[in-house]
Amino acid sequence: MGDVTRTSSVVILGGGPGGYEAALVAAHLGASVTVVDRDGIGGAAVLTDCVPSKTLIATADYLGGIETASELGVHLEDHEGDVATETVAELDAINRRVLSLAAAQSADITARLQEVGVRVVSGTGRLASPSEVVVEGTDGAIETISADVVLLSTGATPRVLPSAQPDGERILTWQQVYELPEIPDKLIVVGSGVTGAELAQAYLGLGTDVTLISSRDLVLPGEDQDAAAVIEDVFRRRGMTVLNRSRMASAERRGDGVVVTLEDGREVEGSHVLIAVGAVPNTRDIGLEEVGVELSESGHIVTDRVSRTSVRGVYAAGDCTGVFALASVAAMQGRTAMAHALGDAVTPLRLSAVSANVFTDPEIATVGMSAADAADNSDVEAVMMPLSRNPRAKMLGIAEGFVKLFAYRGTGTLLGGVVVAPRASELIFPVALAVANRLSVDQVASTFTVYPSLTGTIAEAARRLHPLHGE
Ligand SMILES: Cc1cc2nc3c(=O)[nH]c(=O)nc-3n(C[C@H](O)[C@H](O)[C@H](O)COP(=O)(O)OP(=O)(O)OC[C@H]3O[C@@H](n4cnc5c(N)ncnc54)[C@H](O)[C@@H]3O)c2cc1C
Ligand SMILES: NC(=O)c1ccc[n+]([C@@H]2O[C@H](COP(=O)([O-])OP(=O)(O)OC[C@H]3O[C@@H](n4cnc5c(N)ncnc54)[C@H](O)[C@@H]3O)[C@@H](O)[C@H]2O)c1
Repeated sequence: MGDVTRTSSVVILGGGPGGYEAALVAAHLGASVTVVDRDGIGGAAVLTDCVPSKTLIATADYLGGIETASELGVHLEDHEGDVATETVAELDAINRRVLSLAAAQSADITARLQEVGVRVVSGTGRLASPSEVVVEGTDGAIETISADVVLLSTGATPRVLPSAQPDGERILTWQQVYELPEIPDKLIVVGSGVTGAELAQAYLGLGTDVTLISSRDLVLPGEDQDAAAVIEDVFRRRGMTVLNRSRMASAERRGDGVVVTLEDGREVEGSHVLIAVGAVPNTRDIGLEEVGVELSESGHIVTDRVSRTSVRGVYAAGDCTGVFALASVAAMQGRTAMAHALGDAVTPLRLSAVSANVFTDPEIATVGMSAADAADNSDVEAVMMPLSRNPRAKMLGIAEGFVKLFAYRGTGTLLGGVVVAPRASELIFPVALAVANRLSVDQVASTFTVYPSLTGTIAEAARRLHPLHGE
C-alpha cells in the first residue's frame, strides 16, 4: 500500500498473538496504532489457552519426574526414613500460579505495547466500514476509531454443543478448568484432538482418574499416526481409560457428578467433564458480512498469503482465519499483514515450514511435510529411528520416542520431520532450520552434534537418507 509513512493509522481488533505482534511491527514502522481487546492483551493464547495449559502441563511433568526418579535409583523419603511413594498436587495453589503467570504475561505485553506508543483500548469492537471500528468500552462509552488499515485478529472460542452446555462447575470448557478448587476425582475428557489429549494427560499426571472419549481409532487424529500410537500407548500404560470410536451425544449433571451419553447409548459417569471438541472463529456479529469481508463456510475469514481479506485495507490474522490454529502462525500472519500494509519488505506466509508441538509426555514435534503427504509422493523417502538406541536417551531413562525425517530421493533436500521425545519442542528446531533453508540430508548429517545428545539421532536419521547414485 505504498511507502512506509509516519502518518498511517492502524486499528487492530483483538490483542492475541496475531494482534499484539502486528501492533509491535506497525509501531516500529512508524504507524499510529490502536489495539482494541475485550478480554485482555495476550488474548486467549495468554489468558486461557496456550499459556495456562502449558504451565499446568509443566507442573504435571515435574510431578511425573519425581514419580519416575526411582527408575534412576533415587527416591524421596519421609522423616522416618520410609520411602515416600505419593506426590500430592494442590490444585488450588497450582491454578493460582497458572493464572498469575498468565496475568503477568498479559501485563508484560501491555507494557511493551505502551512503551512503543501503541494505544490500548479495553472494549468490544466491530467493523463499521473498511476504515472504521466502533468500540463499546468496558465503561460503556462508544468510540469510533478511523484507520488507514484494519487488522482483524479476534481469535476463536470453544465449540459448545446444545446437548452439552458448560456450567463452569462440572461441565467445563478448557477455559474454565483453572477455577477448579480441587483435583477432580474422575474426569471425563471429550475430544482427543490436541487440546483434549494434552489436558487429559496433565490431569492424569496430577492424580485424576481420567477417561478420554476419542471419536477415532487412535487419539490425536490430526497428528503423525506413529506418534499418536506412542502417545495412546503411554496414556493406557499410565492408567488412562481411552474409549476409541466413541462420540459424545450429550453431557449432563446427575447427582453429585456428570454423565456423558455416547452416540451408541453407553453412559460414562464421572465427577467432571471437560469438553474439547474444537473451536469456532469469533467472526459473527462484528460487521464483517455488512462490510463485505468474505467468510468461508466454517465462518473463518478468507485471507491470502500476505493476510489480505477480500476488502481493501482490511487484513486478518490468527485463529479467525482458520489457517493453522497456532500462536506462532497467528503472530507471523499479523507481522506479514503490517509489513504488507505499511509498504515494508514482505515475505508471503510459507506453510511448508511451520513447526508445531503437542505437549504430551513424550511431546510430538513436527515440521514441514507430514508422513501422510510423504507416503503419497514416490519421490520422497522416509526414515524412522527409535530413540531407545540413543546413548543419551538411555542415560535419561527415555524408553519411547523416535525421530522421523522426510527428504527428496534424488537431491536429498530435507522436507519435514517428526520428533517424539521429552522436550521435542526444543529438538525440532534444527530440523526446522534445515527444512526452512532447504538444506540437504548430507548437510544435516555432516553437522557436528554433541556426544551424547538426543540430536545425535537426528543426524543419524539424516545419514540414513544419504542419496545413493543410480536411485
Ligand atoms: C488449550 C489450547 C492450548 C494451546 N496451546 C498452544 C501452544 O502450545 N502453542 C501454540 O502455538 N498454539 C497453541 N494454541 C493455539 C493458540 O492459542 C491460538 O492459535 C492463538 O491463541 C491464536 O491467536 P489469535 O491472536 O488469533 O487469537 P486469540 O489469542 O484468541 O486472541 C483474540 C483476542 O481477541 C479478542 N476479541 C475477540 N473479539 C473481539 C471483539 N469483537 N472486540 C475486541 N476484542 C475481541 C478476544 O477477547 C481475545 O483476547 C492452543 C489453543 C488451545 C485451545
Ligand atoms: N500444542 C499446541 O500447539 C496446541 C494445543 C491445543 C490446541 N492447539 C490448536 O488448536 C486447534 C484445535 O485443537 P482442539 O483439540 O481444540 O480441536 P480439534 O478440532 O483439533 O479436535 C477436536 C476433536 O474432538 C472430536 N470430537 C468432535 N465432536 C466430538 C464428540 N461429540 N465426541 C467425541 N469427540 C468429538 C473431533 O473428532 C476432534 O478429534 C488445533 O488444530 C491446534 O492447532 C494447539
